[in-house]
Amino acid sequence: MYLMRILGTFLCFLPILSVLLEQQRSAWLIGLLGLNAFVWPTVALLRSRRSATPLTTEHQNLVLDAGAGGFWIAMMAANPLPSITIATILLADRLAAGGYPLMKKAAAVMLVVFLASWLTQGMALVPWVSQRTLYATLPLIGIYTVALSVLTNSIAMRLRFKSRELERIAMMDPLLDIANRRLLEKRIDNELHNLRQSRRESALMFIDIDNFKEVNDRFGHKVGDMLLVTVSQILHIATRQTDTPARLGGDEFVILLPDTSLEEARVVATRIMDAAAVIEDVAEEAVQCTMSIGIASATREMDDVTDWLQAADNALYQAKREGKNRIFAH
Ligand SMILES: Nc1nc2c(ncn2[C@@H]2O[C@H](COP(=O)(O)OP(=O)(O)OP(=O)(O)O)[C@@H](O)[C@H]2O)c(=O)[nH]1
Repeated sequence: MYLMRILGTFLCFLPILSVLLEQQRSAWLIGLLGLNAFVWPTVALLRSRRSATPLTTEHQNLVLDAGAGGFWIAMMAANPLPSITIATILLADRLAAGGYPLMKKAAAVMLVVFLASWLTQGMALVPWVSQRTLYATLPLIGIYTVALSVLTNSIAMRLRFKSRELERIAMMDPLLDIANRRLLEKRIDNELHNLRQSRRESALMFIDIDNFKEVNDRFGHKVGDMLLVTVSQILHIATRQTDTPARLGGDEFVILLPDTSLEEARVVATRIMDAAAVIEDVAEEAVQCTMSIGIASATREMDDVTDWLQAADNALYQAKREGKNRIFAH
């Protein structure tokens, strides 16, 4: 904001000075213009920095800028080219910085200050523009407009980045670098929709760590968390880019495997169990890990996400019932 104010007041200084000199205005008025152009930006910066509410103070500064604009338009006897350029730029700038409420406030203050100054100055009107004033206004039109567009674009880019980041956070598990139920259900829904239009085969894999409660009870919650992190890393390594490994909650994980038959999914499940079986220690504790896995292919009868998840959960239940540390696929 500081640089934009310095640039703005300097670029406004040129056409206003040109008109004041043409109209042979007093030295004190030209001195006041110098103060507005070269001292005010620093005063405004210090006001915001020292304020307990810097944003409110900066909005006040922007309204004061608009008031100053109204004053200088009156002092130029409403010389049309610099007056309209300054008023337009001030209002567009306030709109970019604080939306319509700030622009309306700035417009009202600019108008009131203009009318008060103009009336006390005898309502002077100079409707013609000299060539010097025209050239002195051109940098304001060209340079400031481009600078304002650059600033607006960089704010828009930062907002886009932040909103993408928030979207990503909303779809990820807070503990593990893995999708959460929300993202998983979205992807399953999408996959079911695609499967209705093709003859492909896709699988859903439900994974539950065996006796995970024991790990927590014996080694503590921190070690339990570390085991969950290790398992989620195994799921990432054992799957393809197109698969979606996700955590449903607790020690339950689900992987969506598009374009995968039951047999192919069984190979992936075996790979995951083999990787888990070689875990010997977690956070320097002798932790062993086995898991039960249920796999279900999508069928034409499945109406929605719940149906497919339920089928995979039933398969997992079967694996647990048969004695854990095994795969059940149907
Ligand atoms: N460390 C840790 N533990 C969790 C977290 N979320 C849930 N748990 C615990 O995970 C355990 C889940 O246990 P269950 O799945 O019910 O039972 P289990 O011991 O795995 O037994 P089986 O599933 O029958 O093999 C519970 O003790 C929960 O308190 C977590 O984020 N971190």
